[in-house]
Amino acid sequence: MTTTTTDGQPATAPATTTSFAARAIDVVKTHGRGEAAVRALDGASVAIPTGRFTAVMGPSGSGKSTLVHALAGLDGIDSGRVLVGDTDLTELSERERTLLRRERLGFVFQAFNLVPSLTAAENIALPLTLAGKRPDPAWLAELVEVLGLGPRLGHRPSQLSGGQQQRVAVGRALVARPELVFADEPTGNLDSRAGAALLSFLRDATRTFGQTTVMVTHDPVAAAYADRVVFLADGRIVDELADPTAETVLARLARLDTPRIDEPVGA
Ligand SMILES: Nc1ncnc2c1ncn2[C@@H]1O[C@H](COP(=O)(O)OP(=O)(O)OP(=O)(O)O)[C@@H](O)[C@H]1O
Repeated sequence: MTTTTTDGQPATAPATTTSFAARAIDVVKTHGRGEAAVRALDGASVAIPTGRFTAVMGPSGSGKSTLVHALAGLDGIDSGRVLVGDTDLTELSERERTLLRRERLGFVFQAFNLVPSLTAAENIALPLTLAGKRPDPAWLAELVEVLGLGPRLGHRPSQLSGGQQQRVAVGRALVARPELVFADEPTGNLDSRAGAALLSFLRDATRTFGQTTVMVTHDPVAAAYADRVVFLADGRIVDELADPTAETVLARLARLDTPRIDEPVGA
């Protein structure tokens, strides 16, 4: 019998774990110690479906960045499990996590983090250069074309606008064809037009290339580019929304002030 879903999401009991690019299961993460300790994640569970664009929202301090850092293996966790594909990050050493990030994940941050002395082309190719590999020329050409960076490839970051720099950062995140791209407030330093162009690209990368993307954002308009939004409050996923619009996202955010639902998503 076929498992049916009402909204195109994977059913809650998937046949295999590989339909999820990443999963957090009952994750607890505390920052600091003693009296200063903050329980940033308090039993957070979330499943990131492969080939979809997921936005993570929630009030300031709700644990969004901590969740993404945990999913990406940038930070260890106190308890629970984090899986990238079928790999349990909690079973890996620090070095193995670093390798996994390099080989399987891509990152776009609010601060573009480009290397000032390298050209746009060199910045895009950097993850592969560091791994001693060369970019696939056809894929690189397609990326540069879609990102509209052709005429700027020889420029250094200081010679590029903020929007162009962020597009270089997106090219760098995608050049190695990672399983999963994490974007933390990627439009935070862009004007609304450059931000919209970047979000359209991230959405199109999902639809055209089957890229899996997880984006943290405060902005309901940005979240509306995603296929699905998950909402964090007090270190837990408390709600989710498929096929969001800015209006439905705003309405859900307003509801976060009401008693929480406490249903883990997809775990
Ligand atoms: N390195 C740290 N040391 C101590 N506390 C931290 C640290 N990082 C985060 N926190 C605390 O953990 C909680 C969750 O932080 P986190 O940055 O994950 O939230 P967020 O939802 O991403 O917030 P924002 O929307 O403001 O960026 C907050 O209370 C924050 O103050």
